[in-house]
Amino acid sequence: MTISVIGTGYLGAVHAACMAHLGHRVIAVDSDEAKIEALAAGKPAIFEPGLDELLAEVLPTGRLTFTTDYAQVAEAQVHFVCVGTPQLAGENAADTTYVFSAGRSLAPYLDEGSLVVGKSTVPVGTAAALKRTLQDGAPAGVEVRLAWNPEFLREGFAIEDTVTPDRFVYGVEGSHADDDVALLDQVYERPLSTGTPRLVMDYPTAELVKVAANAFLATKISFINAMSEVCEAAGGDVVRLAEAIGHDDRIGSRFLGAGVGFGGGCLPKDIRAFMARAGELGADQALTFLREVDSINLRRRARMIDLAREECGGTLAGRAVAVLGAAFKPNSDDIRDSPALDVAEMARAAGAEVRVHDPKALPVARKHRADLTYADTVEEAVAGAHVVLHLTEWQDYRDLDPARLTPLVRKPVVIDGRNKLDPARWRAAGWTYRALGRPHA
Ligand SMILES: NC(=O)c1ccc[n+]([C@@H]2O[C@H](COP(=O)([O-])OP(=O)(O)OC[C@H]3O[C@@H](n4cnc5c(N)ncnc54)[C@H](O)[C@@H]3O)[C@@H](O)[C@H]2O)c1
Ligand SMILES: O=c1ccn([C@@H]2O[C@H](COP(=O)(O)OP(=O)(O)O[C@H]3O[C@H](CO)[C@@H](O)[C@H](O)[C@H]3O)[C@@H](O)[C@H]2O)c(=O)[nH]1
Repeated sequence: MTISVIGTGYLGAVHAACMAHLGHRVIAVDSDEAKIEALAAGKPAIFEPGLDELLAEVLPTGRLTFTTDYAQVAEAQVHFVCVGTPQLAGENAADTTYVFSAGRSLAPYLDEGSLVVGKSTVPVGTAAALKRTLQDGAPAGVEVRLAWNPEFLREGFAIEDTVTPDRFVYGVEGSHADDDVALLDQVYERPLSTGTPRLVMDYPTAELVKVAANAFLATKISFINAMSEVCEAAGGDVVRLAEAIGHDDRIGSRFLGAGVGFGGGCLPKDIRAFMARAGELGADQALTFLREVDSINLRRRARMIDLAREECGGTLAGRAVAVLGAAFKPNSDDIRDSPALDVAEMARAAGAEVRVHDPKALPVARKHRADLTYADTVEEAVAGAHVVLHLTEWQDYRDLDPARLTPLVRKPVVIDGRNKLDPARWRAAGWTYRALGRPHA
């Protein structure tokens, strides 16, 4: 089948490459010329494990092409909308303007057989509004068909999650609903053949499934971080607590990683947009708990600074602080709402000289956060440091030999903001090891 993918960021670039890998002919469109040129050359501007290799596999087949010219999507039957829905500046709500501008650009190229499929994460009600926009711009006589098929991929595992997702969700409505389901089934024939669950529902439910899933994940992380605060007050150990409650199948051990909390281009902005939309719908009371989820999350970042200050004799002014991590999570170079960079910024604002290292995110951080100072190696970052903050749990940092770093720092103090370093190992090498939610030995 010939499909188009509109928007080639963290979601769209992977979706386009994976659809070509599944055997489809894919026309990928983005308004950002530099992004399109880089992808067409097989050199994506983002780091996502396996993406370079996947592009190297599919580009030579000719099944995947990149363009900024919407006219080229005319030959596609299914059009996936994957454009961004960032948080509006100064507000909680999502900015959906990219979704509607993509819709207006796409509409003239639709015909009777085509299906538009929304994948972006949107406030409930957007699908119905987008359908009206598409209908307004479609050629005369064409009845627009739209399905909502939210995406659940995790960065760092984006290819695996696209090709073998936990489930498919199809939101369909209107007289063509059955045909739309059948068409999506054809697109996803291979993953469906392995028994992947596929759930069919109306537009609002499909839109809500996505934000509900992210709200649940964010709540689970903030729950364990709330326990972390109580452990700090009571002298408990949140890592042992999480391990113990996680053995209960009803709770489960995943997403109980206590630390500096969630960031990225999804969970923070999605819970805020969900609250804003619920408010517009008169259901704001239902989601007031998400305000707490957000606050608990942000408090953990401030707590890192408190611990750093404690270890630096009560002030960060003039202290050298090494920050290990810039990406919001390991195996990604995404720095959107990164807890690591937020903490780095707070330390700098408190007067510290901060040097940030990351195995993969330095190019993007240097470009978008030029206000911070970066180090190309861990050694350079920690040289002369009064305190080392571990903020993104890259395997490289877990594998560090602390004894090798000891002679480089001014004071061997590490604060583990992810609870992923081995305390015994660091302490054995003469380091003071502190962590969020764990007793200070
Ligand atoms: N990143 C993820 O892991 C992930 C996972 C699931 C869902 N989502 C959702 O998917 C959407 C995209 O997220 P992302 O992380 O890929 O964002 P992104 O910012 O990386 O990419 C968005 C892309 O859309 C392009 N774009 C904007 N307007 C356009 C237009 N009118 N025509 C063509 N291209 C246009 C931008 O140039 C950009 O390349 C968001 O709604 C997000 O919440 C993201
Ligand atoms: O136990 C945990 C697990 C995660 N995190 C943090 O939470 C954030 C988000 O992590 P993760 O959910 O793995 O990354 P994303 O790639 O942002 O994926 C989320 O957001 C996507 C965009 O909506 C969804 O598609 C995914 O299903 C959803 O997991 C990161 O900062 C992690 O460090 C924790 O602090 N503790």
